[in-house]
Amino acid sequence: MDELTVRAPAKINLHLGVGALREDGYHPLVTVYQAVGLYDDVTARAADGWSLGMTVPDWIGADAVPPAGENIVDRAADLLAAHHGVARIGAVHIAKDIPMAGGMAGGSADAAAALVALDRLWGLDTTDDDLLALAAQLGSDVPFALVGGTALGTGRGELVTPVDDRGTWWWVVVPSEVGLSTPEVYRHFDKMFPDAPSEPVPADALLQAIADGDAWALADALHNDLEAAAIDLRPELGKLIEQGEGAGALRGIVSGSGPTCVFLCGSADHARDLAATLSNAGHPVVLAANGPVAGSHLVSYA
Ligand SMILES: C[C@](O)(CO)[C@H](O)COP(=O)(O)OP(=O)(O)OC[C@H]1O[C@@H](n2ccc(N)nc2=O)[C@H](O)[C@@H]1O
Ligand SMILES: Nc1ncnc2c1ncn2[C@@H]1O[C@H](COP(=O)(O)OP(=O)(O)OP(=O)(O)O)[C@@H](O)[C@H]1O
Repeated sequence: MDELTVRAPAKINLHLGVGALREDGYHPLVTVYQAVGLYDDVTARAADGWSLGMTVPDWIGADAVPPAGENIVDRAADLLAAHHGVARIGAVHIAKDIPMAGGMAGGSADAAAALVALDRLWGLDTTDDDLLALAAQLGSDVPFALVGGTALGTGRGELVTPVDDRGTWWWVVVPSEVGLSTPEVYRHFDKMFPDAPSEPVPADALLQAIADGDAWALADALHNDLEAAAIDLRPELGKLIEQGEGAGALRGIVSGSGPTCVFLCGSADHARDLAATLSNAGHPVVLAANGPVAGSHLVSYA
């Protein structure tokens, strides 16, 4: 193959139980990820040297994305090339559409897509286990971006087990203009909750709601231990959640480390109506997306 494009989804955390800081600087998690229909595409083309380009929509802003040399895609390529002892060559392009530094794992999606695209371009046939291990070295959320669907995440989030989810869940996604740093939100969590238990809160109620396909039960069970820290850093997020729930969302919650907020809706029409209401209320970017969707997957090749 001379050129191929791999698409990777954004994620939200339906449940994010966070335990006390570990000695390695990470927090133990029990999380339920869901991949939702907002995507970045990574295209890899055969070339003699290495180059990385990107297309970034105005609402994200080109300056927000780390340039070639500092991008997580450079690191993903280095890691895969080193694992197989091959040269890092190719012309890679990222088409971004996932909100940045928003708690939706856009960088992780790009890293996962790059691993899959370069594995094919270079004809490496890396095993799934090796790809997952490389992904975990790039970031805690990256293995999930490979797997997609709905999945339980444990460890620091990198150990991913698929969850049987026959539902189609509808979300309205409201990014903020300014991102939040994930390490900063975790540090703030440590300050606010110095007595956090070492074992994170389990996800039983949420997994039951998914098994039952019950949107109201899911709304009740949504849980994010980082939400209080994100709202303390950005009080306007609390107001946004009230506004979305006041406008009819079954429930609103901060996505991961924020500041993106997501609102559960009962149907596609409900999501479109809520998105229009929030957009008319002055939020510059409001997106509707359904989940679960596939993890990183090939969409075109030549
Ligand atoms: C907030 C979440 O998106 C929820 O899924 C993730 O936990 C963040 O995952 P990520 O962005 O892939 O994070 P990583 O790149 O692995 O780690 C970035 C930083 O976040 C903090 N971090 C991350 C994951 C974790 N379980 N505990 C942490 O404390 C650490 O300070 C770490 O240095
Ligand atoms: N291709 C990339 N796209 C987005 N961010 C990138 C990329 N490469 C490196 N980064 C860095 O990663 C940081 C986190 O970006 P990302 O959009 O993944 O955040 P996030 O949505 O909060 O992720 P998470 O939910 O995994 O914490 C950015 O602030 C940026 O510096």
